[in-house]
Amino acid sequence: MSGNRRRKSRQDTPAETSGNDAPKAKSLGPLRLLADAARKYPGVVGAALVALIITSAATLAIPSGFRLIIDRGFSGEGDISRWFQYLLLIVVIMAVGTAFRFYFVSWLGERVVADLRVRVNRHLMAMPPAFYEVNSPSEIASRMTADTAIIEQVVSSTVSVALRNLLMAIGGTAYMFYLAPTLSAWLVLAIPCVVLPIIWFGRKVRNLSRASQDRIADVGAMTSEVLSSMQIVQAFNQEDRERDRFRGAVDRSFEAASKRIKVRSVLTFVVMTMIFGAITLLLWKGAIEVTAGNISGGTIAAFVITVGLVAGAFGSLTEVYGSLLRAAGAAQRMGELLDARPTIAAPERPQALPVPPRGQISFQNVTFRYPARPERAALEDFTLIIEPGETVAVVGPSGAGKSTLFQLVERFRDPQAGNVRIDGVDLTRADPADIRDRIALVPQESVLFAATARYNILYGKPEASDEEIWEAARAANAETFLRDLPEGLDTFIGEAGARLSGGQRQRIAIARALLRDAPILLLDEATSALDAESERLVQSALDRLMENRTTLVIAHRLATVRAADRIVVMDEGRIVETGDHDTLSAAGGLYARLARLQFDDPVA
Ligand SMILES: Nc1ncnc2c1ncn2[C@@H]1O[C@H](COP(=O)(O)OP(=O)(O)OP(=O)(O)O)[C@@H](O)[C@H]1O
Repeated sequence: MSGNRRRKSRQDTPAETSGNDAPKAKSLGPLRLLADAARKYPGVVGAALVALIITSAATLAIPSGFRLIIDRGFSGEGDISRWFQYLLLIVVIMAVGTAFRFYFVSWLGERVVADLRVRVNRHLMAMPPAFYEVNSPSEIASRMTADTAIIEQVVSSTVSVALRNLLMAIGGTAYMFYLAPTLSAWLVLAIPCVVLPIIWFGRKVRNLSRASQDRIADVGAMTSEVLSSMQIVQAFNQEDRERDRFRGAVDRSFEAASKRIKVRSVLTFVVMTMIFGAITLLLWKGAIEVTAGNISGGTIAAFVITVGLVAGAFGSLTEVYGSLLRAAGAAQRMGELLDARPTIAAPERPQALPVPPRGQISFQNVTFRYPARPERAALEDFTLIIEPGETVAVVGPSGAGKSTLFQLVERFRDPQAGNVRIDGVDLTRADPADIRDRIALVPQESVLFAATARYNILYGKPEASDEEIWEAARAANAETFLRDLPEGLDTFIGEAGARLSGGQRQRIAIARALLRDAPILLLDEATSALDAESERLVQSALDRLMENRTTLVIAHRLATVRAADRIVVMDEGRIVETGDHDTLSAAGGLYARLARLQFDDPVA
């Protein structure tokens, strides 16, 4: 089918959504999707939060441990080992808490991603083929793997790092003010003076690094361009010119690099002066307070350690923000998949198809254009009624609209004008699942899954017994080779059935359709040549499949058109001729020409 060809060509350009290159979202809003998913596990979320709070509290208790050791332990008051025992206890609590936090948070990350994958997949199953023309399967696959991996990483680690640091920053700041309010106030006032110049210079360095990388890339591009056009360079005696051009590019890249190095040196100076200067000033001020007897030595030690912890916490908060935005981007893309609504769905109160089924198909003045090619009608004012039990062979040049007929009968798409009916019921009024229950589809390329033969045949009727499977296999001339397989029906047939021959794959597809036992058969005959024996087996299996069914067949074999009750010749979305093989061949029109080419028919 032409649809398949289009899909393949798109798969050649895989989507590049991976790791650090994944686009970021503008805000953290899309992460709500993950919060909603996590809410299903309140116990685990609660346990993770408790572990998180305990570890943050334990970490913050460490400075207090030092304070006690210095103030009480070193002062000779009582037993110093008591304070070390206290510190050890804190360490153990912190370690146990961290292990639990890791377990619960990672579990949650894996669970949320697993649920998300299942949810997206369930949603994708409801999407009509048109959706997959806009969203290429390879891109969706990348969203299901790369994007979910980013989300998983974030939920299971970044979020917990962010929360822990947030708690530490808040708790640590409060503790700092508790320990030494005046010093803390000084510190808070000093922070902008330290941080702002660092941010300013940091940004400048980043921009200059980017510029320098661009210049290096120019050099690389020029090298490969010139070297691959060497014959032209030499044929036109332009070596000197190219040499100069290259030297220019290298000079520019050096200039960009030296600018970056200069600013970077200044940045180093600023960072060191600011940070160590601030620390020294702080210690100085602290020492004055200690000497004045306003605060103890232990307090000043605890204060400095806490400042370190708080600074570290703020530092990593700015780092994780980028990862969170990246995860939000991934969540947004998953959300887009989940938000897509199927254009083909059952109406609120679907009309039931009559029971027992008769198998009549009718196209009434159908006009259909593919959304991707609105300027060209794939079917135009197309009218055809296929009576129950009738076999109609559709013949026509490539692009005539033959496969489109199948798309409409399966209700993979709805026509823009006219209607398609099965047993008198307009398909847009019926439930697509009901419609498809009445149809067996045998596509041109046998679509088989990487599973066992049994799995593939059961696709036609999942609840079928072994007896029914073998009966279908027998009628499809597949019994003998299936019994010869090492594990019979339970043999793994390889990726897309690769461990079977072309004819065997076709017969499995036929067995599947036979098992379905539907009143309507849509058959797109395979064009690939089989050897005579295989061809005979497939043909007789198909004959059995067509028996007592309404069959619409896109015909590629002489035997099929000869056996058909009616041949419909299509061109550019319209019917141009109808009749049987002999009359149409004699008429000398499009059919006669196609028959000569396609069916290799000496009579025509
Ligand atoms: N998914 C699609 N999106 C856009 N245009 C499409 C799509 N599928 C088919 N077409 C176009 O619609 C027209 C009818 O296509 P259709 O596949 O029905 O032809 P066909 O007779 O089955 O051809 P072939 O024998 O080559 O499979 C063609 O012009 C084709 O290019």
